[in-house]
Amino acid sequence: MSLSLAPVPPPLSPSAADESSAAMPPWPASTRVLPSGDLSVGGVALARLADRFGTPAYVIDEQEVRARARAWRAALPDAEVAYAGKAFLSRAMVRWVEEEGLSLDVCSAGELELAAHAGFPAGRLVLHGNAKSPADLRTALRLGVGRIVIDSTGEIARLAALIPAGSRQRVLVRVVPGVEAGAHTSVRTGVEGQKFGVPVAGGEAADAVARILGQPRLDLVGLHCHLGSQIAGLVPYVTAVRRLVPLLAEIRDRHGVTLPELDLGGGFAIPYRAGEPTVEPQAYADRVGGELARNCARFGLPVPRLAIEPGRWIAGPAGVALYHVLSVKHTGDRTFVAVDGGMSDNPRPALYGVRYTVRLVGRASTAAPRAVTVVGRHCEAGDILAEGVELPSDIRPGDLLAVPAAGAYHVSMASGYNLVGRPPVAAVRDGHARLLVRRETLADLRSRDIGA
Ligand SMILES: Cc1ncc(COP(=O)(O)O)c(C=O)c1O
Ligand SMILES: N[C@@H](CCCC[NH3+])C(=O)O
Repeated sequence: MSLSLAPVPPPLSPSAADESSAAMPPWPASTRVLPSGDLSVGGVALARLADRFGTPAYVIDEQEVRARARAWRAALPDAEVAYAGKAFLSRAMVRWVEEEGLSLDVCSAGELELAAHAGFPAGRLVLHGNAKSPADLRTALRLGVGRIVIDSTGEIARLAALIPAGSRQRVLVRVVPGVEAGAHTSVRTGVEGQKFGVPVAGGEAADAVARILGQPRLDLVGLHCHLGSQIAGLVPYVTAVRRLVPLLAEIRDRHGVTLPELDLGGGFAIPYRAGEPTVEPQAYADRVGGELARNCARFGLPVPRLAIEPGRWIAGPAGVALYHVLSVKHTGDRTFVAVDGGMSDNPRPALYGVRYTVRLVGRASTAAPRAVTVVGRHCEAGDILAEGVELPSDIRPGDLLAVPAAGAYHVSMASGYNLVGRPPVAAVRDGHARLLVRRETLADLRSRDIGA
């Protein structure tokens, strides 16, 4: 029997004898519809997870993360695939990506320390940041990270000054190819006029390269760009290749240096609702890899080693957020279903207007669907998790709701707003669940305030 996991869930028959295995994006591939009407992920019923860990809570399917990491490695066996830890990081996550052979992109001393604590090989760490603090840089140098990505001309001498005489640090330089891509202006980083990188246009990037090459303690190994996030097509990456290979050729012609690496960043879109587009690793490998080879041949360059940095694509579809309904309010022509989380654990609808799928789990309902607004518990009207989603009209306080595609940029962007405490993260795999990150308690929150 096959039951669809579309955003408007079909009525589930409580008498259904079998589990359905027809998981569809945006749910993890292991998602099953149980006869009770509940869903299971990684072999564990979501209602059991809510009982055990409380709500709001985040569930991450370990096998989904691993499978998604492997998909990029299989499509690009010769490339460096660095998981962008900003999407979601925990010590278990660090171990999973390490075991799958990925590198790790980090952007603070905190992320560096977490990775080191989890035993991640320093040589596979890449440090990013438009404003790296002295502590970030010192931590990176102390750990011996593989690459530091220089983001601005001013950073060159600052970094070089921290490197002991006789040592060299491998670096890339982040350049801006002038490619507009990404789902929202806040995450479009491939264009001029935003804070990241050094523009190719106008020769700024070429000047930065010349300065780096003039620093004996810096070993420039390549160019980096990151175009933006939630990019649904391949054309922006192809355009970036067409703009960066000529820069590689210019560097060779001007300085006699052939840079061996080209990092094209991440940004690969995932579906948040059924039917939304994504990027397929093999299609990326064929199209972007092919473009790189052709452009290098045109300029007589050896093909540099490609690096990519997927974050959302690996973690996002592996995560499910769980909430209990606290109140249902009918007012005017709207129904507000308020849950026990909100913009403090998922700021994305408020920040970027992202639209999510929400599903009743834990019980079956044959009530007709009704369009509702799922809101959080925070003190502002913009604290909306999902607008215009259909839930059964008998939805009531105490019901359990699940939101898929919640694995990236939820927990990592969670805030302390209203002191509700950040949610826990539990991993599921093969019918077992384990806590990865515990809930932030009132005692945690109180202890930060020293009462002065
Ligand atoms: C430098 C860099 N690399 C990789 C990523 C990962 O992006 P995404 O999670 O969209 O793949 C980001 C964030 O957008 C980034 O800033
Ligand atoms: N935080 C953003 C993406 C930015 C990615 C980081 N460079 C999101 O939630 O979609």
